[in-house]
Amino acid sequence: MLAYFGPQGTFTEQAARAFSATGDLAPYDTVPATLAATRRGETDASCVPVENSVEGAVPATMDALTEGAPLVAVAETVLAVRFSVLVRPGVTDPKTVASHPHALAQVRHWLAANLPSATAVATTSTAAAARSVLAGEFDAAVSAPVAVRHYPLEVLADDVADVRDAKTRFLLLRRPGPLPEPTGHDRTSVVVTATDKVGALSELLAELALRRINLTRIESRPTKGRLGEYRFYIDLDGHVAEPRVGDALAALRRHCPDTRFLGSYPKAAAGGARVDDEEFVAAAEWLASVREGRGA
Ligand SMILES: O=C(O)C(=O)C[C@]1(C(=O)O)C=C[C@@H](O)C=C1
Repeated sequence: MLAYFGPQGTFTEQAARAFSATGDLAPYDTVPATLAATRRGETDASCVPVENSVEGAVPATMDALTEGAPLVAVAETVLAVRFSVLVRPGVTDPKTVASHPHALAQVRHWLAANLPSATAVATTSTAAAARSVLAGEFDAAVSAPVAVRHYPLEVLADDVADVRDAKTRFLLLRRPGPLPEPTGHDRTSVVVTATDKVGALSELLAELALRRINLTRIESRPTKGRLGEYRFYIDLDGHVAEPRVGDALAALRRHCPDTRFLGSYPKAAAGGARVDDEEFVAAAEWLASVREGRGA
């Protein structure tokens, strides 16, 4: 059973279908509730959104990944994001438009140009907005195009997006267990809390640069403990099974004892810097031979 950030008709449900061979899916209304179901063992895995090309990171996911027992990403997928504006049959001039904050932010200009008198209202997800429109709470929902298959609403506008080719990345997370095999095109995610001292962050980044590891994303979120204390979410190219990536993670762990590993998994699209591991492997073998008295 695969938990996903629902209800039915979210973009996340589409992403979850891409991960599930059996289609055995269970919707949860929030990201923390989705991950909690997997932590409790009620579901084998969770599918949640992690980052959007227009609006950036999904804060609910970042926080939920560090609050509670560890979960580890084993796969990712990327979906193109375009919206439909859904209304109850007969509604032509909506006064309220509901959606997930990330979705509202991605259609801000379209709303200003096409529904200037409508008030935008945040809901927990794009499909929760469609559900609320059906219940008569709001007049229109900015939803995934598939939502209209689940909720008997009408499409007021289709193919809505301020930025063409917007994309959202989703993760498949499980309780810690065997890791996916390295493929040569992997991403590793990790979260660290940098100590409050001069150069702390640059020391961490230097550990990656020294090993020629490509950093693909760094985001910060407050720890919620002390003002000014932040966690850094780091994505990098490579797999923890590769010597230089493993070395770098051990170095991060030396700097930050509360480092949390969030997974090594194949990238949805091939690309990024591919670093040849050969010289790192050769150097490790040379060192082993020196230590064992076989070489110099
Ligand atoms: O509400 C949904 O349909 C979701 O799956 C969430 C979400 C997001 O968190 O960014 C996913 C993709 C879109 O960018 C808008 C909303």
